[in-house]
Amino acid sequence: MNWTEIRIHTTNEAVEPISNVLHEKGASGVVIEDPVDLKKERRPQFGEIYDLDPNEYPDEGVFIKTYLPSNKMLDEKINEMKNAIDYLRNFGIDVGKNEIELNKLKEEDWATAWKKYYKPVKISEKIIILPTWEKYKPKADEVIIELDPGMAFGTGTHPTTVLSIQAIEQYIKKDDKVIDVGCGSGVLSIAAGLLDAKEVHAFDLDDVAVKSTKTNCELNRLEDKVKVKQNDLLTDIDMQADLIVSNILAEIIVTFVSDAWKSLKPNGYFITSGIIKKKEQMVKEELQQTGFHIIEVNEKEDWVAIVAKKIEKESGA
Ligand SMILES: C[S@@+](CC[C@H](N)C(=O)[O-])C[C@H]1O[C@@H](n2cnc3c(N)ncnc32)[C@H](O)[C@@H]1O
Repeated sequence: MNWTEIRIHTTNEAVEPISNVLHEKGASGVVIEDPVDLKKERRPQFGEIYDLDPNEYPDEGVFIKTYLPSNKMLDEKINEMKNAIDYLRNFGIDVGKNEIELNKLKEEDWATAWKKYYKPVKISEKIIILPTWEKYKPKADEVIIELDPGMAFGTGTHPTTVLSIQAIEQYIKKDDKVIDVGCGSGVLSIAAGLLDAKEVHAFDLDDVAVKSTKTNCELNRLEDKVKVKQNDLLTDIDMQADLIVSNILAEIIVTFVSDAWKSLKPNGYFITSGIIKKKEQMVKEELQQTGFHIIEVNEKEDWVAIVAKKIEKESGA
């Protein structure tokens, strides 16, 4: 089968919402070409050195690429994608030029185009993300997450995911009960499971994400620990967790802060990520109004992750 590469020129802010749109419209994964990657220091011990061609990167903004089969549905799908991306402007998301370029690929070029981007990457003190086709011998204390990034949102290396995993690693305690809202590929649930959570509940609205999380949990031998369910945020979820993590857009986070409060045990942590810098204040205010204490705010590129704690007032105090 031949494939068409769809390249969208957009902004950093729009990477996540557009990735979600592409995913909803049937793309099996996305590649992000951000010029920041050209300047990044690479660490040879993790096999991260690979050839990045500056000609493939925009001078400003970001390219998002995805691949679709070249068949009679293609034009219709591309139109749907373009309209859905334009529609994001109604939510105040700057999608930039939203210019779409097409490039026809043969099957064999497609397979290489896809895999050349994914190498083992160390993303926190302990966690290494390893694409399923790569080999890597972990050192003592290193924890490996195996991921097939072709299957659902995320390769695990997007700044918002990295910030989430770093915060999980810092705040999780052995035998914690964890909830992951918007699990995508399941990478955060897997991180929590491998970092010794007792049980993890992973929710996503998208059934492809639910399937993908299940598959990736099996790949990491965590199917008994991670329970995956299709669910709208925390609607009708009746449980109390030690830690809730959610890597979703700021606009969505603010809609379920009070549900997160209800679903946390006293002294539990709520880790929110997927927040573009200019929306940090909006999320912080909602967290504080609900009663959360902001413990830490971490930044990577244009993104922030907030760690908040449920510290309940002593009764009678
Ligand atoms: C940015 S991705 C994060 C994926 C993964 N947790 C990570 O960190 O790489 C956000 C995920 O939230 C899911 N999502 C969006 N709206 C949702 C909702 N209302 N309820 C549950 N999941 C939702 C999307 O389907 C997507 O998989």
